[in-house]
Amino acid sequence: MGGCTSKPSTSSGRPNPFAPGNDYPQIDDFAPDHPGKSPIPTPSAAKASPFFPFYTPSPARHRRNKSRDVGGGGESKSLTSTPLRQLRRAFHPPSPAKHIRAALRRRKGKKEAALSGVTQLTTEVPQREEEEEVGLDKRFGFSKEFHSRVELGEEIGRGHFGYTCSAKFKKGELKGQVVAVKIIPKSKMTTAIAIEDVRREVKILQALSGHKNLVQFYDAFEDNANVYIAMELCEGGELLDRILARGGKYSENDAKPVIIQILNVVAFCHFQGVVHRDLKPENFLYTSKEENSQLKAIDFGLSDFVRPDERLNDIVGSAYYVAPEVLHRSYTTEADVWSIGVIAYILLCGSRPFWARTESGIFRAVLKADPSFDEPPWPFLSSDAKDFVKRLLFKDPRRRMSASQALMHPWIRAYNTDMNIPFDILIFRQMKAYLRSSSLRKAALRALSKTLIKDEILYLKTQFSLLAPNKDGLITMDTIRMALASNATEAMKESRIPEFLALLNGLQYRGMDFEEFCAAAINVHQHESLDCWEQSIRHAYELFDKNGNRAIVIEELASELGVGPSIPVHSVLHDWIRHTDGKLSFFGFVKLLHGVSVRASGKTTR
Ligand SMILES: Nc1ncnc2c1ncn2[C@@H]1O[C@H](COP(=O)(O)OP(=O)(O)OP(=O)(O)O)[C@@H](O)[C@H]1O
Ligand SMILES: [Ca+2]
Ligand SMILES: [Ca+2]
Ligand SMILES: [Ca+2]
Ligand SMILES: [Ca+2]
Repeated sequence: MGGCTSKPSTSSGRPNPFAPGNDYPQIDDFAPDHPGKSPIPTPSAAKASPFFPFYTPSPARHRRNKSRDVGGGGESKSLTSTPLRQLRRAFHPPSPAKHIRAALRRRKGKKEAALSGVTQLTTEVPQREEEEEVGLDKRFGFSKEFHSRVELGEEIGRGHFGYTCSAKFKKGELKGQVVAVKIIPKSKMTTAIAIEDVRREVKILQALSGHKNLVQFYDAFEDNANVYIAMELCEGGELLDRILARGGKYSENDAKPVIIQILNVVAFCHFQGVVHRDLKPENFLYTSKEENSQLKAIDFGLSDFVRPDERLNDIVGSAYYVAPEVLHRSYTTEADVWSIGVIAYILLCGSRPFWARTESGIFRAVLKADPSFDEPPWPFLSSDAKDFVKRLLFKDPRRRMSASQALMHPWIRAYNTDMNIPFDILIFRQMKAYLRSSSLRKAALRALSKTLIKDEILYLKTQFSLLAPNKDGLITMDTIRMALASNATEAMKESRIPEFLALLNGLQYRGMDFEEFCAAAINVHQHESLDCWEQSIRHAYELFDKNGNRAIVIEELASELGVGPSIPVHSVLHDWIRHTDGKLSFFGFVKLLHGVSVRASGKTTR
């Protein structure tokens, strides 16, 4: 299958498998009114738009961090030399992202949200959350000695939930250490959700701290007024500021180290069972002012633990960066990868892939629109670069690359000297499904795995070698446990990864070699997005027909797919069987690989 290339564009034409209606019913409920304004953001409209309040040609120097975060109208005056003037309307330069308003409202409570300008919402919010303001327990169990141990300096940043100051430890182990302290006022925690968010933010930061691309956590304190999170001071400013300071795009080779660092830390988070849920250039800081200083992920305020087989449903994040499946309320780690795709797109062309003047407009674009790869500079960028970004922005999360996979994409691979690829936890999900499949489906997967292309094999080899470090080249429960133990953090307990591992008990008494691993770990949906899919699947069926196909009875198929007795089995599965000999038909083969009927019957496969 040597000449096989990828075919990213195919996904866009297909209906989103997560939504029967393929629409997001609440969108228009969020829409702020901008009567009489053109929907096309011409330069002057952009200038007047409240969504461009901070855009300046070189904002790193002019922009006051404080004003933009509290929504102050600030520095819209000097738009004259912005790229907006030179480029056509597709150019939507990045500006600080706003949190999704419905999410803010849930977290801040009605009054708070109203104060911060979140109005006109008709979305229903469960009663419980609004009535809880009285009697909230705002004790966190953190040290009360903040003021005796830490001397606060000046404010260095501000967000929706808190503000950040430089500070210095006055005594103890860290005496003399200059740090950053994020201060979150308890008065802002007006819902149980908001309190839980802060508790989790500290827990996650503490658990994950230690990765080189993640801000180092030192300690958490509280008093009656605030929670204080002491962490490493990053003096190089936000990634967003650097993007804006360039007034546009990065060369491919300038973008790569940024994206690699982001992928590294996000792959690590996912491996630990943590989704960040608010990845955006504002939430990555440089340690120093130097050009090639290290990048650090911050702000785990919206992060959550997620079990390998769990799907989250609360809509959080920032509109420009939010993944379609988040809007559909059924998502997991892939949602972060989408956000990285948005960041990568911005880095490479200086423009946002999904843009509109209203939040509902942005959501519509995220759900329906394909980002443009036609405008300059895209025609001049490498096809690998485009393929990379497109594969991060697949609307179907099952097709999207994982963060670990993205680190092995040809565009990055040659450049990534570090090559310390983290284990991809999604592989466990595949392995679990494989181990529980019938011999028929296993044979089908085995046949399909014979059509893997070079890039897929390279990725699977890397993942295999992480799990089977021993000489005989077999994965066993023991080698898996060992591989995980050496990289585990406290977060893994919360995300119940050890429990999930126990579900791989099919491996208890036997090992899995690389050949079987390929069958177990092959991602059918990703494989389908390749150019050679048609050839691939035909070829696989031929192999299967020779080695694995056999006469089957419909009841066997039904139980394989978990189709219950209420479903008219014969009418559903009729086409799956070849009438000449009672063996699996090509149609049935494809369906079996996808496990489609399982989903159609209302159950989820993960
Ligand atoms: N460790 C740090 N070193 C330097 N500056 C920091 C640090 N942590 C945070 N900041 C600054 O403070 C700002 C606000 O911090 P953070 O994003 O954690 O707050 P937030 O209230 O959760 O914001 P948001 O509105 O994005 O949710 C950051 O954008 C950054 O400019
Ligand atoms: Ca900020
Ligand atoms: Ca932030
Ligand atoms: Ca935050
Ligand atoms: Ca959870």
